[in-house]
Amino acid sequence: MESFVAAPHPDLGRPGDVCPFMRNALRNGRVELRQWDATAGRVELDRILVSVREELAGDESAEAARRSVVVVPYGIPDDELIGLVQSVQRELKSSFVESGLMLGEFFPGNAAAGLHNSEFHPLASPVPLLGARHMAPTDLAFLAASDIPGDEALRLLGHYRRIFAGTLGDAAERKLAEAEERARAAVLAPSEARRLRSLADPAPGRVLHALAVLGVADHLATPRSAVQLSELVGAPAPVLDRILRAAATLDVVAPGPGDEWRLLPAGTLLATDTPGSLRAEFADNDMFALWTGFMHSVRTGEPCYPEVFGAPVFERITDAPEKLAAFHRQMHSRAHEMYEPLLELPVWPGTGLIVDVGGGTGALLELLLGLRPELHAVLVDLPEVVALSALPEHPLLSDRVRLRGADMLTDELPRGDVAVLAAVLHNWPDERAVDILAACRDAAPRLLIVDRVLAETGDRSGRLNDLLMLSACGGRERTRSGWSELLGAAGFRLEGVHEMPGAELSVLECGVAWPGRAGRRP
Ligand SMILES: C[S@@+](CC[C@H](N)C(=O)[O-])C[C@H]1O[C@@H](n2cnc3c(N)ncnc32)[C@H](O)[C@@H]1O
Repeated sequence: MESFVAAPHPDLGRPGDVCPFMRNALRNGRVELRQWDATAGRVELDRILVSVREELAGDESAEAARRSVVVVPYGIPDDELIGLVQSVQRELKSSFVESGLMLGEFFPGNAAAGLHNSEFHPLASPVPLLGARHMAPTDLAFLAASDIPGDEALRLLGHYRRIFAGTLGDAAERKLAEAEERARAAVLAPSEARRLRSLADPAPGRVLHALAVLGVADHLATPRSAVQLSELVGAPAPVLDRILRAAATLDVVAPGPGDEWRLLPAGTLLATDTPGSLRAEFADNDMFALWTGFMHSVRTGEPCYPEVFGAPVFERITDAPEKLAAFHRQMHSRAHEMYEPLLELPVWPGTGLIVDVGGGTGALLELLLGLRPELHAVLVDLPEVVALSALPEHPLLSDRVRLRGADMLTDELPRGDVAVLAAVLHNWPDERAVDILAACRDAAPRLLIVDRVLAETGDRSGRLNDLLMLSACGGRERTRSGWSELLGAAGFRLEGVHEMPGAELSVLECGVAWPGRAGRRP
């Protein structure tokens, strides 16, 4: 005790004795030794320590802070004693701290690092023993040690805070608050790690992709076993079985009866002929491949689509008839969900000629003209796209719609009363968007934009779609002020933003801001 604990040490890393309290305690005869015959069993050791705890905690004398009790076990080999000392200290430490005490475990080879020098090992004593004493404010460092799990550290620090309430200086209060913060973060870490991993997990999407590619939902119109499905979809039954079991956790299929599998309501959306089918969308691998190039967009601000696929998006799909048809089938089937609620808004004209620019195959016009029998329209899109429109054959609408194949970036647009840009401008960076708007301004005195108005903060789906637009085509989602600025640059004024509860998109009503031909602000 005198030669090590109550003496300075060259490796300690600070001046003073290894234990700042011990010299005084020894001098005043306040170090009490208790022996414990380990052959008497662990229960006896617990009893000794509980009585040490109660005795020290109950000592409210002025001398209490200088008392130490050292419990020295003996009677069994050292390595067994060390195991005992460690486990008893682990189990009782918290109750000692709760009582305002510290309980330390000392033994040969204890590698616990000193506070001021990690090479110094203050708990490495020549024989195994346990030491108990009153807690001092400087013990914070031991309670906040990085190897203590967060929840335990929070408990210990809570006791410390209660015991020294109102007695700590500013610096100590700050250190305590920092330690609590670290412990809270450590408690949060595992659940946050789980949450982040699930956000980064591509597996659920890949399971749906596999089901869509294989056409599993089509074959589950009646329940089938993995073996029966295997022959129909061309994948080994054992793998199918695993995929179906994973898909069951996504609530698209369910097992039974027997070894058969059946579709759940969500799973029917993966079947080809379900209205609003998602099969083609999920079978397409482009979206997945696109995100592999995301870092190119992050580093350059440019779309990664041409890097990943070799050409800009509209060029590539326009050159591939199958892709073009699939894209527009998808746009068409999404139109109901995206546009139908917005058609109740009082912004749509009831008469006159509407020019739907970048109108695809005419999904919006079909809905709009269906509701307004006096309205006429021109559908403008790339020639290959308007060629896919079924509107000219529509039994009720064909005589009210004209088609115009044109490039909205370079060609003059047909004139009308109201121009419409639906889900178009978010595909383009500001410069090109201004060109498109300028062309619309030359075509009609009023403009309705159907697009997303991004919230300034939050708006997870909007923010993620913003990055999809960047990656796919260099486009962006815009906030209300972003829209005002863009429109202003093309000679329009934003006159109103019309929203429908629950709708992802809004209708922006725009009027001409300055007379004369459109273009950049004069
Ligand atoms: C996201 S889609 C929207 C289609 C339609 N407005 C809708 O909401 O269903 C974008 C449209 O812009 C068209 N587009 C792209 N580049 C174009 C261009 N240079 N000239 C005309 N249309 C173009 C595409 O062919 C496509 O139909």
